[in-house]
Amino acid sequence: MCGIVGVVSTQPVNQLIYDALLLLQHRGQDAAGIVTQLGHKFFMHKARGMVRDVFRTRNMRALPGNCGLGQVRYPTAGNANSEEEAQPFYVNAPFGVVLAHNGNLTNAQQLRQELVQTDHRHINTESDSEVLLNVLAHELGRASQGGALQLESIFAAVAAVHRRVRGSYAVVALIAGHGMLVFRDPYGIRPLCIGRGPDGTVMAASESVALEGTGHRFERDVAPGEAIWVTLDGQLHARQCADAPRHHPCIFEFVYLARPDSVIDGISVYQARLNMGQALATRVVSTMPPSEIDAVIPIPESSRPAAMEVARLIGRPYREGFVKNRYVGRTFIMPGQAVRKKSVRQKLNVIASEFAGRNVLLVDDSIVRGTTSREIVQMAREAGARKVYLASAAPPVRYPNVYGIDMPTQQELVAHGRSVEEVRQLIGCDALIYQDLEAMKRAVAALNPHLQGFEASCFDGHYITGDVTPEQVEAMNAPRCMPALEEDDGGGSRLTLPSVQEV
Ligand SMILES: O=P(O)(O)OC[C@H]1O[C@H](OP(=O)(O)OP(=O)(O)O)[C@H](O)[C@@H]1O
Ligand SMILES: NC(=O)CC[C@H](N)C(=O)O
Ligand SMILES: [Mg+2]
Repeated sequence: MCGIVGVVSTQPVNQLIYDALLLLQHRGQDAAGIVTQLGHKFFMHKARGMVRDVFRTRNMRALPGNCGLGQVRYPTAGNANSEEEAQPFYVNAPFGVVLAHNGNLTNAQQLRQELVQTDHRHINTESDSEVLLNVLAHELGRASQGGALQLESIFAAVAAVHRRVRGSYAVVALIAGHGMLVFRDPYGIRPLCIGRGPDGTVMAASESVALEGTGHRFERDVAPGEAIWVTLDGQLHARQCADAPRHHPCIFEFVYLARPDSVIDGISVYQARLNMGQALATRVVSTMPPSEIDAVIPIPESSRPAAMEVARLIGRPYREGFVKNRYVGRTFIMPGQAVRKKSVRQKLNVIASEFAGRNVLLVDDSIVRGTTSREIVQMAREAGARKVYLASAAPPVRYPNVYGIDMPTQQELVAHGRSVEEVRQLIGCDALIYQDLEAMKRAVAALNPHLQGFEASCFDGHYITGDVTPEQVEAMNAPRCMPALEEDDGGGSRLTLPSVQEV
């Protein structure tokens, strides 16, 4: 998950892109970048850090022009610490192309070799997004055969990208002096939508909140496999460029990644979370009598809608028991376990009176590494809770992700190879209630009957692009795991148990 935005306007776009990136900040906290175009020249500034830290007034002044792209990065490939891997990326041939990417390629290594050995292109970083840009650039060159850029060549190049590239990719790109290209992978795994402002400005962005929050009207989602070419005078040309597109958006967007005020692929993220809460309430009542529970308490931020519905349906009071420090970012998307663990305590503090002498049901949207739950359960006990029950609005996360969520190895997932009872013991709660996988899928699918399914590999181990198994995933992600281990705080923050059999 990263946040991307692209804009074509008749006015300067630097501030507009900055504002859109602030609205997408929850999708990436590691690095940010903006590129603008004036005439045939690109102007770029990118660096590590949050949007507010990366762009100073002098940087903004140096981003002139009426079209541009922006990206907030949450690294899921290459080197998280590299300034060079911040996006957008640039290549000078053909025409001059800049690109911002949300997603993750599963055949990046093979493509990298092809690009170097056969296509004779130079790749300067470990980023899969730079690989993607070079495939696009190579195919644009091939389709236009040294001549002027034609609409048909642009669509032919995207079709070739779909044939060569595997994995997830939502993309915005600029071709110098020509226009903006927007496209999405043939499964539509990562979100991408497009809309217009009152003055005709065209904006494409990862989430509808970026359009609405900057005064643009949402028009539609980009279809899986579709490419949209936006000319510099704001005309749109759309074409389906994939042979067999199928719509399987990532279900984790609805669980956690996206903002609740966004609508993705026709589904309100907020309503999806309410529906997951309704399904979870059924699991709670089948596990324990609601009279056992004195209060239902959400673990801020993302679990609030689900917790509200659980409380309403089991007929027990909904209470706020944790206060979130709004100046600490999202912990799950931070790089490295030590920093994530420390941040949970910095981020959440208890309202002790809500716990003293009570049986509480804590609700979270998901339990991934267990970092949050283990700390939170301990904090509830320290605040005097009698019994601490924990419910997760998503089923156990058991498999690594390869489509743009930072879950590289099975070992770090608390539920991998463990029974629910073993996870409960590790987390230290008195009862642990997980959502049912099929119930979660039904709860979200009910909001858009036209979808063909979901990309839900971290829950069910089924990788929709068909080119990877969980074992290959592990091998593929291995290089990324090294720095994370070095950053660990000596094992104290890692959840370790003697290894257990797969359940
Ligand atoms: O089991 P873990 O590895 O701890 O991951 C799961 C937790 O991380 C996320 O919260 P986060 O603080 O990132 O964001 P939020 O404020 O949107 O809930 C998510 O909402 C869970 O609370
Ligand atoms: N999560 C993402 O979308 C990241 C994009 C790209 N794979 C990177 O690591 O920079
Ligand atoms: Mg959370």
